[in-house]
Amino acid sequence: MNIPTAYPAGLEQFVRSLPKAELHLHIEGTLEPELIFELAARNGVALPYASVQALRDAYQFTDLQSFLDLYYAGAGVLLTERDFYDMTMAYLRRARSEGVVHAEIMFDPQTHTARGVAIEAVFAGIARALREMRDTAGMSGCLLMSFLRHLSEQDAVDTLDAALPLRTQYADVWTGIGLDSGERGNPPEKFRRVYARCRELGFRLVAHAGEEGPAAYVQDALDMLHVERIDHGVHSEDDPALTQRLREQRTPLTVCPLSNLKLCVVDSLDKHNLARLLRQGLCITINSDDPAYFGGYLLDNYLASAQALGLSRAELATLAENSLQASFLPAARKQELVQRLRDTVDRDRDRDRDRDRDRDGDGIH
Ligand code: HPA
Ligand SMILES: [Zn+2]
Repeated sequence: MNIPTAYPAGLEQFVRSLPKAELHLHIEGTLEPELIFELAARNGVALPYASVQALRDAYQFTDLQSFLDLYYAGAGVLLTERDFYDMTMAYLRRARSEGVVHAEIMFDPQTHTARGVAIEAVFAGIARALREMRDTAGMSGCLLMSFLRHLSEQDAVDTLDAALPLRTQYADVWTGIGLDSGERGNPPEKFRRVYARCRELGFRLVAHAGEEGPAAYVQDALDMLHVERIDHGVHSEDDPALTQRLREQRTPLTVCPLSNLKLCVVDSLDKHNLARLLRQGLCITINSDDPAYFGGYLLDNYLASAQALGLSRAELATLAENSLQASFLPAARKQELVQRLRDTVDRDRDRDRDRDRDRDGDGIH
């Protein structure tokens, strides 16, 4: 597997300059090995790795489950409100430097409450970072509380019940509900009732589907869970009728190319179907999933895809615009960001035209 590390400077600058939303990001998946070691030392947690490098070297995955085993172990260093704040701030700063103007962040409370961490500490630390970035840097963000699908529906119901008393306190950031963890054998149907309740409560709904699981899980997530976006969804293409439905309904797919590569969902990036689906008119977005584990943040995901799949600047701009349109932002802010994106693309085109004219002019003299 080769993830390119250097890209044409002009292309990198162009993608960085595009206002983008990140819609598929697990905050626990942003824990860099350095921070895992720092938090382990701070909290007196023993790690089964001798060094940061030894931990990083262990990031060789064969499928989703082989990753999840390490990912849940890594999250074991998170104990206090401050830990969740530090992790979230580190991600937001990095994302902002790459031109992310809005981040919709998934988090897995069950991973933490099962270890005795209070759900209040999880919400408080992540929300403090989101609010600070909003108030000091104008970067918006929201939370998608995600249920672990390898656990029972009752466990999800209990988690929802534990979180609901916090809803008013976090009304400015807690927007929606997600479903993640091992997909195979844990179909959307298993969570039908808890999703129905979340829908009645007015939460925005997303779910992972069609990452390792079949196209039927994507269809069931739409029909049984009534989700508005599909996380991953790359296996939707196996069902032409479903693909057509996604195109007609403009259902966003939050695709994560480097994740798919690292978890062997695709053999190589040039075989990824995101460009084909985009060119068919589906609402494809690019996201980083668990960037600390998969070898790249959002910018790397755009650039590696551009390089492997020959995405044009216009297509990269469409991907960025899709991310804004598919976000859960209020209409006015969405419109403002889309306009900023279009202005950026226009300026880039004008600069190119001027450069070409200057060059042609030079040729004449
Ligand atoms: N798939 C399912 N669950 C996850 C993932 C993923 O890619 N990342 C973190 N939890
Ligand atoms: Zn994911």
